[in-house]
Amino acid sequence: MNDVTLIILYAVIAIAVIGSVAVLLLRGRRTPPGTYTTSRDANDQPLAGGGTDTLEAPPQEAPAPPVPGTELPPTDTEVAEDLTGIETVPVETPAPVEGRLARLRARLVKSNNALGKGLLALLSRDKIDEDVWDEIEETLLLADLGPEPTTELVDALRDRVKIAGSQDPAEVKAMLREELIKLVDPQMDRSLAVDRHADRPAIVLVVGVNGVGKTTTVGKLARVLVAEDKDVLLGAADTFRAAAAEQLATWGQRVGVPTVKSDVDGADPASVAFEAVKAGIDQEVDVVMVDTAGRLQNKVGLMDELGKVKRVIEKQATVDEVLLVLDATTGQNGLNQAKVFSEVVDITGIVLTKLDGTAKGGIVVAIQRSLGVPVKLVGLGEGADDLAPFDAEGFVDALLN
Ligand SMILES: Nc1nc2c(ncn2[C@@H]2O[C@H](COP(=O)(O)OP(=O)(O)OP(=O)(O)O)[C@@H](O)[C@H]2O)c(=O)[nH]1
Repeated sequence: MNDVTLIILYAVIAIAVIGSVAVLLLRGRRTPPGTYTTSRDANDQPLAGGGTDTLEAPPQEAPAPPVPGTELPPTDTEVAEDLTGIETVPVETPAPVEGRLARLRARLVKSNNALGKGLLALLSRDKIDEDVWDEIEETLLLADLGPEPTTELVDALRDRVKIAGSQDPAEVKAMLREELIKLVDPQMDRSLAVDRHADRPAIVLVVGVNGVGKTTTVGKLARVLVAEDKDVLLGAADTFRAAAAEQLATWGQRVGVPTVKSDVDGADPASVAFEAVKAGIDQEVDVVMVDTAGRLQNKVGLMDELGKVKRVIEKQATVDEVLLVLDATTGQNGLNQAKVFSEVVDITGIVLTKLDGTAKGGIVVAIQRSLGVPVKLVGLGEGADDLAPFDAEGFVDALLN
């Protein structure tokens, strides 16, 4: 190979590399987060022991146009904006939200097999006598459906089976399906209030005790919103454990979402919330999601902390959605937590996690009944995209098939 050939070869490689980088830059998020400061509102409380840290994005530059012929085929991962200005992290493309419940259905079927199959087996007996109805009732109670809905369901089914005078399994299954759907209540509005207002982002406050999967849920929900092409910013107001903020920031980074956090253990959660909302307004993002601490032993402490976080946010914006995260495996305990939280803040939706790990799918109905608030999302696994919008029919079908 002579010198001229070598030079041409190097030039071709250089063009290809520049072109690839340019293409990747152009494929970035719709509105890349810019740099924001940590300046605080004059009315805000002083920080307890430390300042609020933010992840910063580098100044925005227009990416170079791609070199024709160098476009890359679509891939699952993309190169991120450099959030810290130092390192480059790969940005993942979250799985589409559409059809997620159906996709994750196998998890529900696996854990709640006993409920669906048990009910269908009982209803398919040659003769449905008192003993069978008792067993049906017991099955429903064991699935945490709660006494009142259980009675309602059994009474309704008894009537229908009697009137139909038929015990054809397909017919009985159809009746059971309809009655279960009624209990889960398809009329409830399960949409998330995540649409940006004209001049400010939608604000989502996420509450719940620690260990229920709260931080994980905020991370997964950020992915859901990114998959819906929203610009998101996270606020790590769970300042009790510094690692929780790091964990949240990592979730954010994975999908190119910045996180406002404090580097000080036990910093004032309200300050972090304030900074996050401020950054969200400055950045003109669509949604600011604020994670809070639930590590509080009594209702007064919880009320003080959540009340303050909410008040501070409301200096700049409105809280559009308050999501309570509950662990489906905790049964009655979850119901008690739900009641305490609902007395402290106006819960607008429930996120029920770990539904893949419990045979007690009936908890969905029990919680909705006791709070009068819809289950909006369900966690069905530990994977990053194992969070699905909830819908009554999809859920019941998963239980019965
Ligand atoms: N199987 C399963 N595991 C889940 C689900 N959601 C969360 N988890 C797991 O639950 C564990 C606790 O999750 P975290 O998000 O750290 O809990 P947290 O409530 O934020 O706890 P703190 O950060 O300590 O307040 C983690 O191992 C998660 O992977 C789910 O839907 N299914």
